[in-house]
Amino acid sequence: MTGTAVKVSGLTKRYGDVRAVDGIDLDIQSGEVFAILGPNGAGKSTTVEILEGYRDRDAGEVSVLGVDPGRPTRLWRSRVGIVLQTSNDTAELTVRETVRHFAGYYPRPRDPDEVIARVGLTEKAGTRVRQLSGGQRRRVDVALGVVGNPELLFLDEPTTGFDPEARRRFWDLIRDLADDGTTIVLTTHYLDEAEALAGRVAVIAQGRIVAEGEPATLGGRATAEATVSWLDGGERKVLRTGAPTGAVLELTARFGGEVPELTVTRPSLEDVYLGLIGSAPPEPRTERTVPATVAGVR
Ligand SMILES: Nc1ncnc2c1ncn2[C@@H]1O[C@H](COP(=O)(O)OP(=O)(O)OP(=O)(O)O)[C@@H](O)[C@H]1O
Repeated sequence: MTGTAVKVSGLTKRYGDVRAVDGIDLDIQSGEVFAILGPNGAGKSTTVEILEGYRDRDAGEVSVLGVDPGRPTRLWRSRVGIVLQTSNDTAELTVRETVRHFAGYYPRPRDPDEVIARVGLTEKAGTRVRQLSGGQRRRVDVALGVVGNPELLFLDEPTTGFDPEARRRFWDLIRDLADDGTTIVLTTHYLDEAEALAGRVAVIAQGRIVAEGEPATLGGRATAEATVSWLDGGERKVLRTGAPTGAVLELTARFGGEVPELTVTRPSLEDVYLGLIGSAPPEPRTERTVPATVAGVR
């Protein structure tokens, strides 16, 4: 698939005096995995709910799969999959009954049992939803979002409450869906999740986009100063430099080979993110910072 899946310009939403969404522009291509990051209250859910057609807007142009979500059609709804933050309300049905029931709403659903397997709930397929754990219920939510075989899938904090294995399994599912050409828009508080899944991310703070780009290069991350750290006579040394390769070569020559406990790191996505939303990135956990050249600490 090619073309634009989501196009937003000047999107604005107020709740009384609160500008929840304050002039957002977005351009999401078909087949992209796009993550929306931001602190609590930044406006992520409001934005996504407007795109899903579940919340009206005050101003701005919005097109989702070529349709204004403010005037949703039944056919359009069947092309869009949604995993909301809140859990479903079919708690008395079993997992299999629930997924089959929802599959019945769509013209071209996926096989319910396959979907249940993909979210790792085969062993719980005959269990009532109300008897599931919180993380298992969340997996049912994900199953319901994908069972309609959507062209575009919205996931609002999809893995909250997942254990690490379930999260990895979910990531695999999202990658498979993306490989099939599904466009995916997800909000998340987990930066590792955004980094693992998304081709592009937008960081929202106070209703505005403060940065947008690939996770690897967001906020100048790829070209930011590197931190070179090593052990010297039992003491941890740290050097911040824009030329880490030269520093490592110098250290290698000095130690005559292997540099003890050498690490070279650039700012993590979390460091960049915290900087963007206005919190200082955490200082590296080191005992001492040394001047600008390796030679300077000889
Ligand atoms: N129904 C509502 N009525 C009034 N204010 C609201 C309503 N929904 C959201 N808000 C306010 O709008 C702002 C944006 O909220 P929103 O839920 O979009 O943020 P979010 O980025 O999704 O946050 P979180 O990460 O906590 O889910 C917040 O200040 C919130 O208090």
